[in-house]
Amino acid sequence: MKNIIVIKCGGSMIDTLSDDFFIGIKKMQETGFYPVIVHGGGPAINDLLKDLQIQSEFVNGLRKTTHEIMEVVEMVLSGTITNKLVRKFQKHGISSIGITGSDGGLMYAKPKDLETLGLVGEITRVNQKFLTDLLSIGMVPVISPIAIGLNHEDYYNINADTVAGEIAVALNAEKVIFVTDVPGVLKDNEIIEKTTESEILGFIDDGTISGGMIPKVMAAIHSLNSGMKEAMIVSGHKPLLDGVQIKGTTIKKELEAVK
Ligand SMILES: Nc1ncnc2c1ncn2[C@@H]1O[C@H](COP(=O)(O)OP(=O)(O)O)[C@@H](O)[C@H]1O
Ligand SMILES: CC(=O)N[C@@H](CCC(=O)OP(=O)(O)O)C(=O)O
Repeated sequence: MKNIIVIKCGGSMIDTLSDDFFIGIKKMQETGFYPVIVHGGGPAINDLLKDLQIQSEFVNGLRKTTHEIMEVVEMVLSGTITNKLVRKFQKHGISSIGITGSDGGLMYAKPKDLETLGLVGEITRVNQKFLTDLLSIGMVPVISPIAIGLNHEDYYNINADTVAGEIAVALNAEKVIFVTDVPGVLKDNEIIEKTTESEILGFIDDGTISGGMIPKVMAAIHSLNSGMKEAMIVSGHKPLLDGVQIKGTTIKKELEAVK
């Protein structure tokens, strides 16, 4: 299937997504594109863990996930957040369906590093036909980043940026758009409108890109290396589309970018 656009909505702005964001998604559908949503929810997980007085720590940007934490992660991501987003899509007249890794065998995973990270997963398989079947009946899939274990009992917490990159690769998507709380990749408070893989790696090295921006650009690079044309990082507080243009940072492979 052509014209698939994977859009990752960060937990940093799910509660404050503008109406224009949803209008933009509808416009995409009307112009022949097929949006697929992957959502995060890190801040909401932090809030519930705090209320429950459960300590959690991050190792290289990934939440070390014990069994106790995993229950909270699933409750927040596949319960509260997926449903909140689906209601917003429905409110804007967009047919959407909330799904997680176990639905239709969407995403299988194995532990990334059981000893250090606990139940953080690494995706091993994506059921792309299940997604394209949903797209072919006009649905917008809203994906929670939890994958199922090969034994159909275990389940794993996966960074939502990583899931967006893997879903984009599995679907052979046109592009992946990371919607977050900043207008793009910033350097000295200015948006970098166009950049390339090697420049990005330099920005990570010199500290220009840090924290939550790292998994986004790394997922973007992974997708570009698997054949996708471009990845974008944009703000959820502004309209997604300016006419038919998307405003933010565009990341391309080296050679294409200098053309
Ligand atoms: N160079 C950069 N440009 C923009 N944001 C950056 C940069 N480096 C680090 N960041 C941080 O990345 C954050 C976005 O990541 P994150 O908080 O994980 O968002 P989300 O929940 O949308 O995934 C920004 O709010 C900002 O603090
Ligand atoms: C393994 C891991 O760190 N998983 C993330 C999943 C949610 C997420 O990625 O949310 P954002 O997009 O809002 O950051 C977590 O537990 O916070």
